[in-house]
Amino acid sequence: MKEITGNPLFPVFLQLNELHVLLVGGGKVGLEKLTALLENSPKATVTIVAREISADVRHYVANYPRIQLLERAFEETDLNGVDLVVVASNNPELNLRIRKECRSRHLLINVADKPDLCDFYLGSIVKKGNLKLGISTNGKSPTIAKRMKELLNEALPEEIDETLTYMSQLRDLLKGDFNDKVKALNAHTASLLSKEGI
Ligand SMILES: C[C@@]1(CC(=O)O)C2=NC(=C\c3[nH]c(c(CCC(=O)O)c3CC(=O)O)Cc3[nH]c(c(CC(=O)O)c3CCC(=O)O)/C=C3\N/C(=C\2)[C@@H](CCC(=O)O)[C@]3(C)CC(=O)O)/[C@H]1CCC(=O)O
Ligand SMILES: NC(=O)c1ccc[n+]([C@@H]2O[C@H](COP(=O)([O-])OP(=O)(O)OC[C@H]3O[C@@H](n4cnc5c(N)ncnc54)[C@H](O)[C@@H]3O)[C@@H](O)[C@H]2O)c1
Repeated sequence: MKEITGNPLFPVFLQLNELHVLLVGGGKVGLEKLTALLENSPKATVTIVAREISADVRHYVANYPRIQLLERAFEETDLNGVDLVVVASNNPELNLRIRKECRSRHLLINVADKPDLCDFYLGSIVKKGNLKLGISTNGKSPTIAKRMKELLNEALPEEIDETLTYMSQLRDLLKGDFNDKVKALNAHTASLLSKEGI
């Protein structure tokens, strides 16, 4: 087997608007994870279970249509019918218990700030219209991930979204078979790598 060096995490972009997320914990970290989920996928269905749900969380979810708040202790049945689990509780035993139950159900789980308990990490996200870049440092430094996001946000021109829209229209207009289209699209974008850029 090839030796693994660098970052072995496999990046995917989830259709979260079509999925049901369970978030356990409604404090400061819970709000951070909730914000990350909903700023990317505002129509995601999220059930939040927490003994105490903070006023900030209540205030934040008021703008989102598909959020259910359950102010009580976590119950195993909360995992029924959900697709993805994010845990942001302040109870290490609870975190471990949910982690184990998710494994036995083959449900993917993120336990905030606890890499050993995560099947997936959240990343820093750069957004320019339809363009989205996910950044991971393999958990080495979320702070650097955040700084990289700021750097790329500055560096990428706003017009990149217009270019994407234009390319999408161009693809629909092109005639010929798949290979011809790929050739034409590549020829059209070759100049993007030149000094003049986009
Ligand atoms: C990217 C981002 C996404 C998000 O959360 O939405 C994210 N953390 C962010 C910020 C951030 N988190 C922390 C700080 C304080 C400074 C510091 O410690 O560095 C800051 C910086 C800040 O807030 O300024 C604390 C922290 N985080 C983790 C640990 C545990 C450890 O490192 O062992 C500790 C120490 C806890 C302690 O000491 O007790 C672990 C994880 N944090 C991850 C993601 C995953 C790895 C991502 C990657 O591969 O890079 C991973 C593994 C799991 C996960 O949580 O998913 C988000 C940036 C959002 C943005 O772009 O603005
Ligand atoms: N706040 C930070 O900046 C920070 C930084 C790094 C790590 N952490 C860690 O992240 C975790 C969460 O931090 P926080 O600041 O959001 O804590 P918090 O106390 O604000 O929130 C914890 C949430 O977990 C809920 N909870 C506890 N037991 C529960 C149960 N049995 N069922 C359902 N919900 C339950 C609480 O009701 C609350 O909503 C802690 O373990 C903390 O050590 C926090």
